[in-house]
Amino acid sequence: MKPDVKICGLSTPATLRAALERGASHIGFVSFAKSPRHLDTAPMAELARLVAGRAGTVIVTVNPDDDLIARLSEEVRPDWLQLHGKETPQRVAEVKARTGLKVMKALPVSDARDLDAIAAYRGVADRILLDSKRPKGSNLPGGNGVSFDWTLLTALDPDLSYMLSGGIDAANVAEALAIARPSGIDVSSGVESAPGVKDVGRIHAFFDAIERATAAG
Ligand SMILES: O=C(O)c1ccccc1N[C@@H]1O[C@H](COP(=O)(O)O)[C@@H](O)[C@H]1O
Repeated sequence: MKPDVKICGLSTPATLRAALERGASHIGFVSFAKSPRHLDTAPMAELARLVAGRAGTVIVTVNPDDDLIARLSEEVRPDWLQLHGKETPQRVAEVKARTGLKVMKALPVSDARDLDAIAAYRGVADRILLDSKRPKGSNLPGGNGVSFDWTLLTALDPDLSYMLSGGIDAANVAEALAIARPSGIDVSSGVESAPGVKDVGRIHAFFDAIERATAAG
């Protein structure tokens, strides 16, 4: 089955159009000042208008306070908020109730014990996103282009619908899909030519690789 594909950290109309034309299910924009992909709300809202119902619009945030959540919700009108910090299940529920938006909760994984955290968020978050842990020296909790051991995920309940992220690109996405069998794939660095610079050619190569992998069964 074809996985959902989220292209994250877009910041130009040309790369956004390429992702939409190739059938991205989710388009991610980053609201985190330390990120090279950060967008202020005005340019984010302008790009979000181009998505116009063709995909789900996701805003990636890290431990956002209520003011930021209100501003992003009102000015950008996304479909989803991606919480990529240390938000508790209670906070996820509160954000959903305050905004009426769907919430994707990112959980960091490096070993099997990290998967225990999923239980507390299941049924609270609309979707779980499994990402690598922040590497030493990075000040970003995501978007580091680093993968983790996907074989850990073979132990998960097959009914868990989750997105896989972390260091996925055109060269390894077939392997990630074959091993982990996630219902969605999320990519940021893997379709960039430099940190924060999305590349139309790499976006096409990424979708080509997914099409080859899923056509092969
Ligand atoms: O992309 C960022 O800069 C970012 C900043 C803060 C939190 C999350 C961020 N990105 C998310 O990280 C993962 C994996 O990215 P990559 O493919 O390894 O570069 C993805 O979910 C992005 O949404």
